[in-house]
Amino acid sequence: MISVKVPASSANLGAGFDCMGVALKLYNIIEVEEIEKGLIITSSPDDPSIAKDENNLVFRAMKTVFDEVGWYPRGLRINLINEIPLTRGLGSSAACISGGIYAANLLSGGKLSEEEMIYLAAKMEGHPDNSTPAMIGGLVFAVLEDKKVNYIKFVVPARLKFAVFIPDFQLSTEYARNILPKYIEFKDAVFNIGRATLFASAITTGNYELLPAATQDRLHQPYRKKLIPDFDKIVNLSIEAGAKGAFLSGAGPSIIALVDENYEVFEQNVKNALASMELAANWDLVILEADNSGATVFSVQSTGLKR
Ligand SMILES: Nc1ncnc2c1ncn2[C@@H]1O[C@H](COP(=O)(O)OP(=O)(O)O)[C@@H](O)[C@H]1O
Ligand SMILES: N[C@@H](CCOP(=O)(O)O)C(=O)O
Repeated sequence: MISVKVPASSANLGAGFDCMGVALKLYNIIEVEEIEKGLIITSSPDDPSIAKDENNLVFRAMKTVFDEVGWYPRGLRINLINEIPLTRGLGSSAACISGGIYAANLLSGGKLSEEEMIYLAAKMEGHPDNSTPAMIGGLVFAVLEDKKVNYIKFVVPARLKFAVFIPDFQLSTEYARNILPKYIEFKDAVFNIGRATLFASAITTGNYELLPAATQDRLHQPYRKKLIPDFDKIVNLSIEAGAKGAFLSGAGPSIIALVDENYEVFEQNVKNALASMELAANWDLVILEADNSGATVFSVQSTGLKR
């Protein structure tokens, strides 16, 4: 049995649509082992959207590796332990894809390089901003090319915290992508280029005072916030409590606020505000640090199967 731990991820980070994302210390565990025959998939906690057959996302990711290297297990047991809430904009799908590819590569003899695994994952997900930080950790600036992902990984200091507001409803990434406009105004494109560039510079040089300006967006949040009634309230209360910017996590509906020192004070003030605005029943708040490791294997036990 091979056990892999893979982090959640928050993509876009405001202006960096489809090209910026950060891994977070919230994990799924993927356990895989070769068996004599068949496909056995178990999951806890379970969810109606988690397929237990060859449509399962982790299995489909693993099969891309087996197809790539030309090796197939006789049978496969997959056990999923899911801490990452599904369909909340925290990269649950990317965790399955990157974690499944990472686990399949270990099971099939480690023939793929990290670069090859990063590309396979981004190609399957369709964009690199969740799958790449899920694979290698850190805050990643990434572009999916024809045959590779061009990326830079930035190791995030523990002083920067991510306040994650998780609502009690789901919003599928596919739906939240389909509602985006096919064309935008030139001035809005220029707006986002500037903020994404400023974000990259501010986060890597520690100039966090620039982050509120650098996390503004005109490409996706104006359209997606219509699906999240409390979006402006949560963003505004976060900024008033001292956050260095607040924005949609990936395609949503979770919202993330960046917090520097004194995050305990921030957390208490925000929890009081959520309660006074009668939002606490529908929104959970968790303060996370960035994960800088990505997918990692934390146990390998022999199955005793003889080839
Ligand atoms: N732990 C999991 N195991 C199997 N499939 C999963 C898991 N998490 C997510 N998925 C699949 O991914 C879909 C959610 O993907 P998506 O809408 O992109 O949400 P997210 O914002 O969490 O990535 C689910 O409907 C399910 O099909
Ligand atoms: N860039 C993507 C990110 C999707 O992230 P997820 O965690 O919601 O799957 C987008 O904004 O569509």
